[in-house]
This record gives sequence, C-alpha cells and structure tokens, in this order.
Amino acid sequence: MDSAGDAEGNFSVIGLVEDHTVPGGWSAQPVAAFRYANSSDPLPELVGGSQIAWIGGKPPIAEPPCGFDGKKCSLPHDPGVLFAAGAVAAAAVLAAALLLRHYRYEQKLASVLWKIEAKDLTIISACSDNKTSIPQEVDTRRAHTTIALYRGNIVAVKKLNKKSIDVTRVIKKELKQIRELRHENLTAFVGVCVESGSACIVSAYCSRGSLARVLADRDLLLDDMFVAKLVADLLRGLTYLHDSPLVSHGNLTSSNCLVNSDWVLQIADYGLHTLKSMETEDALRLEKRMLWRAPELLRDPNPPPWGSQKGDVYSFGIILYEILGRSGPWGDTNLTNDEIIGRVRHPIGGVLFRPPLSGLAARPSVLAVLNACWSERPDRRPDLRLVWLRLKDMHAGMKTNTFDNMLAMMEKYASNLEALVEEKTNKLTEEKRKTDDLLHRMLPRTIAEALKRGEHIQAESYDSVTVFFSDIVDFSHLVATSCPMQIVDVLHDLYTCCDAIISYYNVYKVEPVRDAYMVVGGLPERCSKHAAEVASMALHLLDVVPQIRIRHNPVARLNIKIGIHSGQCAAGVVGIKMPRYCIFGDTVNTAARMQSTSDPQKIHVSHDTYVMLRKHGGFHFKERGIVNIKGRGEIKTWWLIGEDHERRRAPFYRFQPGVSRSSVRGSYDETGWSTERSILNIRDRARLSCGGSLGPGSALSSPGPPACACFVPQRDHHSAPAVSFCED
Ligand SMILES: Nc1nc2c(ncn2[C@@H]2O[C@H](COP(=O)(O)OP(=O)(O)OP(=O)(O)O)[C@@H](O)[C@H]2O)c(=O)[nH]1
Ligand SMILES: [Mg+2]
Repeated sequence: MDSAGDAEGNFSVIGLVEDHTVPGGWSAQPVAAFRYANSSDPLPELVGGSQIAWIGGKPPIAEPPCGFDGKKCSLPHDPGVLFAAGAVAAAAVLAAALLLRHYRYEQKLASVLWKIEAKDLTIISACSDNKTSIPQEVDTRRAHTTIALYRGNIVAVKKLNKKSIDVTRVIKKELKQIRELRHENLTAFVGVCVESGSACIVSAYCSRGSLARVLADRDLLLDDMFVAKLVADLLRGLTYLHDSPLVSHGNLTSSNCLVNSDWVLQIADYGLHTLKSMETEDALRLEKRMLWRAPELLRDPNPPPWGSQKGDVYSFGIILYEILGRSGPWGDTNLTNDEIIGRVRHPIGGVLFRPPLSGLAARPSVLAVLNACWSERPDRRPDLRLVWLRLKDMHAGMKTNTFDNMLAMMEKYASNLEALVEEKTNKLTEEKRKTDDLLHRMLPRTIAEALKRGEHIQAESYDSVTVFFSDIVDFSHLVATSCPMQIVDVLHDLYTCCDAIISYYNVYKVEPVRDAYMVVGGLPERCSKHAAEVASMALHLLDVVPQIRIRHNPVARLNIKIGIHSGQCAAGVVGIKMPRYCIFGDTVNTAARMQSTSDPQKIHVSHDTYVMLRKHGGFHFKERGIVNIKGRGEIKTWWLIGEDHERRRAPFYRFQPGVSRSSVRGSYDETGWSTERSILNIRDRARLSCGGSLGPGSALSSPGPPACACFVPQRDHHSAPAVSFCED
C-alpha cells in the first residue's frame, strides 16, 4: 500500500521455462517482474525480461503498422490522382515491354545465326575422293545440284549469281523470317554463306531430287496413292506458306518441289526475294520458269518476285497436270517455251491456251480442279483450302497418319523396285545367255566354263579321236568368177547350213579356214562312238551341201570333198587374249591328206576309221585301194557310201553337251548319246532344216515325203529365203 493507502500493483511475468524436474520438460515460472523504481513513476518498469524465450526472438509489436483501426495507412481518396498514377504506371510498364521487345528483335536481327562459314562447308562432287564421309543414300551422280557436308549433314548449296552482296537490314529481316518457318513440307533452310562478295543459300538436301525428275523416271510406277500423297504434301506446304508472313511463293515449279528420302514432297526456293533480286540469270532458265507463271503475272511488266497467292494456285494447277500426265508441264507439244508463254500471255483470238486435257486419265472432280486453278481471272481461282476439299476423292485412299502414309509409300516403292529388279535381272540373264551362246560357239562348252571360272586349261592327250576335213571342189574357180561379197555370201550360207547340221551330232567344229571345214569327234568330252558320229555327220553333209543354192548363180552347185581319219591327238587352249581350242598331232595331218586325195562328193575314210566303223556296224563301204598318203606312205583306204536307215529307231535329239541326260528321253550310252541316234537315215536328215526352221522332232515325226525345208539366214528374218534346199 502506498502512503495514500492505495494498493500498489505487483505484476510478475510467467513464462515457459525448460524444467527437467517436471514431466514434459517445461514448467511455467516467473521470468520477469514490474517494479517501481521511484514512487513518483506513473508506471512500473520491466525487470528481468531478457530471460523470456520469445517466439521469433523478440517481443511482439505493441501496435499493428497501420494502427488498431487502420487509419495510419489510408490513401488519398481523390480519384483523379489515383487514375493519373495508374496511367503513368501502365505507360511505364508498356514502354518497358516495348523496349524489351525491340531490343530482343534488334538482337535477333544482329545475330548471325543464319550465317554459314565457308570453311564449314565441304563441297562433295561426283568424283569426290572422300567417299567414306558421304552417307550411303547420297548418289552424287543423281544430285543435280551442288551438295556439301555441313556439320555432318548433307546439304544442297545454291549459289546466287550476284556480283556483290550487301547484307542490308531488309535482307536480315528476310533471313530472320525464313529461319522461323518450319514445316514438314518445306525444305529446311540451313543458312546463307556470304564470302568474298558472293553468296549461296544452303538448305536440307532431298535425296530423290525434284518432282520433275521423279515424274520423268519411267521406271517408277506412280499409282493413285503415290499421286495423292505428292499432291497432299504440295497442298500442305503451300497452305502453310500462304498462312505464314511470306504470304506466297512466287516461283512454284516442279523443279522447286523436291522429294526427300522418305518420299515426302517439300517445297524449295521460297522467300529471300531481296537477297535473290538482281541475280544475273540465264535467259533459258528464266524462260523455263515462266511455264508455271499465271497469265496476269506474265503480263505485268514488273511482277513482284513473291508473286501472289492466286498466282501460286495457277502454278499448282500446272504442277497437278504434270503429276497426272507425266509428260511435262504442257504435255506433248511441239511448241517452244517461248511460243507457249506468248500464247498464255496473249491468247490468240481470245481462246485461252492451257495444257491439253484430252487423254489425261483423271477423275472428273480432279479435271474440274485443274480448270478452276488455271482460270484466267485470279478471283475465280479457288483458294488452297477449297482445292483440298475438292480433291477429297483423290485423297480418299490415303491414311490419316503421316507415318502410315510414309510407310505405305515406302512399301509401294519397294515392290515397284522388286518388279524393276526382276525385269532388269531377266534382261541381264538374257544378255548373259547371249554372251554364253557366243562364247560356246567359239570354244567347247566345258572349256568355256572352265575359262570363265578362271581355271587354267591343261592340254589333254586323246588316244582316239576322229578328224573330218571337207573342202569345196573348185573353190578357186568360184572365187575367180565371183566378187568378194558374193564369196562371203556363199561361205556364210554354207557354214550356216553346216553348223546347223553338225549341231545334231556329238562332234566339235574347229574354226573353218576359207572353204575348209574341220570337225572332230571324241573331244573335248571323250566318246566311244566318235567315228560313227563323224561318219554319220559326213553322210549328212554330203547329202545337203549340193542342195544349197548359190545366190548369185542359182544353176551352179556346191560339191565337197571329204576325208576322215582316226587316231590319237593332243588338244588344248592356246593364247590368252583370244584363246583358241586347237588340236595337234599327226592324225590331223593324215585327215587333211585324206581330204586332199578324196574325190568330189565322196567320203574318203582311212583304214583306221574303217576298222572302227566296221566294229560299230551299220555303215557301207567300197574299197578304194592303196593310196599314197604323204607322211604315212601307202595305205589302204575306203569310200564311205552309206549307212543302214532302219537302224534308226529313237527320236532324234539335238546334241547339247552339258545337258543332263535325264532331261531328255531316249536310251543313251555312257557318252550321253543315243545308240540309234548316230545311225540316221540320210534322207530324213536331209529334211532337217538348217538354221532350225524345222525342229528335229518335226522332221522325224512327220510321215511321208517332207516339204521343201528352207532356212532364212539369221541376219534378216524378214527377207525372202536366201538359200533353200529341197529334197530332190
Ligand atoms: N537431288 C536434289 N536436287 C536438288 C536439290 N535442290 C535443288 N535440286 C535440283 O537442282 C537443280 C538446280 O536447282 P536450282 O538452282 O534451284 O534451279 P531450279 O530449281 O531449276 O530453278 P529456280 O529454283 O527457279 O532457280 C534443279 O533440278 C533442282 O531440282 C536437292 O536438295 N536435292
Ligand atoms: Mg530451285
């Protein structure tokens, strides 16, 4: 109590204090007190407050910042002041945003992201040494444009024909604009290389080349789906361009539509009109571009390089026509480019000149779109979205998914290629067959095959072969009375006929020299009946040769002298550049002597051959007597005069060394030759056509006397028979 008897307040501050003596570790204890230092003080002082554990480390403020009733923070209430303040703030924010935007724009313009350093471009030429760095899909011979390697990618490089390049602000704007365009159906712009005053535009490379080239490739089958996909790609790309800041293309041609490796059509050479302006261009190139240009642009003395959207629609119409017709932008026409452009610009007699639609296989709806796209009045041309709608029928077969479309295109292309490969393989096989045929005419088949395999041909010795020689009687007289070309004709006819006959026997013909003809039996494949083969063939030839008509002297007849001898010999290939299969040995000389000592239309047979033929049986002889053969002395020789006709039973087969026996009917001995076959009726044989105009089967199966068998020389199947022989 104080002196006045008033009670003095005794205030203590109780706080939570850590206390391990109580459960929970905390207890409320006095932590500070209020004391009056002087009795005159109106309020007590806080003593010991430092021990208090305040939340947040300090005591709470005594009053809220804006006072207990918020009056301390109240704004001025004048609306004019408020509005002015807001407007200033908004203007400041807008100005800051605009400034930032402009700054960024300027920065983008100034940035040289479009710039390509010449040192980063490695030009690839068709004869580039560095083939390993060129990706497989790049066929440099089919590029048709300059291609280069840029940061590991193949790019197309288009050089601008300008004397000097000044990269102005407008050009920078164009470059920025074009860099921002991205679409699946536009070729991706990579950059521009400006070096020492010249410039080139670098863009992504499309490996399948331009649409014009794809359409010109006759091996490529473009079915409806292919066509629809190409048209759809073109429309998509063009629509994107029309909706972009570029607004239009201005130079839409089939060479500016490229096809990439995935068969996606991409539009190229869009934009950059200022950069490309003032290019010194080839007049022919300029003229070619005009073929796709709309009439109103052709008439304009200063057409804008970006053309117009309606102008693009006209160009689209021409390209659509090109895709459907595959015969160029104006079809098969005799008019020159200049004449076409002239007629489009100034129609003659008011009749509009457009590509011919007759013979174009297309749906009526597509033809209607074509006509609409190349309307004379631009405002009558549909816009691209309408074109897309009107071509709905055309796109009906297409898949909605781009990837599926791509896959379908690839599959189509692969099967197209398969058919193409098959066709080319057939052609190749046919060519190979012809080459083999030619080779087999020059060398025995087994030898030719071994030579093809690169094997060395060892000369072989044969114990027993039969050598045949024939020679035209009075050939020197024939030569003296004919001109060289007539002689060539006679020999050609004779050899064509003889070759056809000997192909029916198991014998090998050695190259003829002048009128002399040499045939050997028993090599290169050994054959036990070689003497019979040669004898039969000799009788056949003897019968046929006199029936060959001499073209320039039809009444004259060819007669031959034949000599045959059997014995041992060696045979092998001589020469490397022009290998020849040659036969060596005394047997050859003796056979030649047998021929030279023979008589016209007689077959002179040595005693050795006679013994073999007797053993074989079926041949008829007449003894000639003792003849002096140079080198052999006096030997007994024979005339072969005939063979037993009735011994022929089996069908007559053409002999083809190397052909498996099982593939041919008939009975064969170990040489691949039918026993009966070698003993043929000479009359029947005579009916066999030379040159194969009648097959062997037909000659033997037709009963009764045969009709005249003629052959037409192989070199001209349309001419009248040059040589004919008939049965007497
Ligand atoms: N394979 C392939 N060929 C291309 C590529 N780019 C252009 N070409 C072809 O290269 C040739 C020359 O192209 P450009 O210099 O653009 O000439 P243009 O297209 O005929 O005519 P403009 O573009 O009108 O000047 C044309 O046949 C193009 O189709 C590409 O990326 N790949
Ligand atoms: Mg081009």
